[in-house]
Amino acid sequence: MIEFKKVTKSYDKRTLILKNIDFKIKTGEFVVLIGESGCGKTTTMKLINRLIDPSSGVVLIDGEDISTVDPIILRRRIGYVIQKEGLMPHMTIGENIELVPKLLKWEKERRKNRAYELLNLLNLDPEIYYEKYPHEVSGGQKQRVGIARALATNPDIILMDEPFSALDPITRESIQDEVLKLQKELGKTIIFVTHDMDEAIKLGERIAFLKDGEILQFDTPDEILKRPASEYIEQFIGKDRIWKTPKKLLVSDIMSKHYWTIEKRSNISRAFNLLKTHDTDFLIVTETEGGRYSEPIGIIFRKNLIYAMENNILRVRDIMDKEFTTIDKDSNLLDVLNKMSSINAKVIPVVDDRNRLTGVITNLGLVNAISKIAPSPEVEEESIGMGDAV
Ligand SMILES: Nc1ncnc2c1ncn2[C@@H]1O[C@H](COP(=O)(O)OP(=O)(O)OP(=O)(O)O)[C@@H](O)[C@H]1O
Repeated sequence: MIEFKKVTKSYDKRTLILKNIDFKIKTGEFVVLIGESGCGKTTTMKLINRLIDPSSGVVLIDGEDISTVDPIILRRRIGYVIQKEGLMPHMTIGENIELVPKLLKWEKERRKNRAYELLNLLNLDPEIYYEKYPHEVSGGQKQRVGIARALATNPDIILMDEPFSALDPITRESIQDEVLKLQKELGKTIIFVTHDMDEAIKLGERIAFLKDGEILQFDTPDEILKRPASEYIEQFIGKDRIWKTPKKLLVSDIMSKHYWTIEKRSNISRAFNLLKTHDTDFLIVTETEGGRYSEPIGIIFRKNLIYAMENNILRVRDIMDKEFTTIDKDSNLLDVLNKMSSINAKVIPVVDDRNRLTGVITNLGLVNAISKIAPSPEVEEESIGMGDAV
């Protein structure tokens, strides 16, 4: 684990570049530092491998204050990839990758085996690339070599400072995929600096959002998209981004808890009263009392009650609409839209993994959610009580 405790940094003893960095990165986690130019991302990152030291506060790695560790020894445990891949132009790619292993006096054969292994890992055929010079390969390939070099001594931590920002979008996409795959396979702790929100969302398990030397929010991409901690972050990520990624919007985010239930053996006069008292268009019918936690078995609309009156039917279970579908609370917006359009449903009860009622999606609620005028989460919470069994 990497831990920043109340870290500040000033380069000139006057201006605080980092004001109070206080966060923890778990072992094996992929953390992205994001923020606009000059907010302190690179400075934060360089504190981890002691390219700079804090003005106050401490940085700990696995509980050890790194100010007590020799920077050279520390850096052997930490790979570093920068935007300009920083390869030595007069050395072959093989020699570049073997640079640190050579400093560590690894045997030639061990070094070469490791370089071959890493080139293979990064989809560069060693038979072709090992002997080439940096100027003979593309930008994306150089960046792959940069990553291979950072992995050479098998460090637990990899720092990546805008490593892909100079690459064209297609190369960038594919190398991002490779890094994600690598992290899954190798379980490294990766700290990645970028100012590209798409890149942060794609790569980060958690994103630390920096502004003026402070972390404004440190959370999963989903949480940051759904609940940006400030207007500044909202603007940075683009207000409508969540709508561009409908798979990230879960049913549990857009469902309403504003509904009423009725037990199947109830009399229809009770159904009438409930609809009238609560000015609602529907009731969810449940098998047993305690509606919120039971399985939905039908829906009562006004039209069902009219039918009951016309035909002298007394029980809810005999008139309820049984032709309905439910949706899992972990499904996403796209699933809802597909379901709604395929069966033309007005109300879809939302269920948990044990098929228990946990909310509803209505046509209107969905439109509200999509047009972002849905009630705030606080208002929804207040209505939970009303959604309880009646
Ligand atoms: N060695 C230094 N001496 C003095 N000031 C510095 C030094 N390095 C960085 N700074 C200043 O510290 C601030 C934060 O710089 P830093 O490189 O950490 O920002 P960043 O968020 O990584 O920006 P970018 O996205 O542009 O790389 C900037 O105002 C920068 O000018």
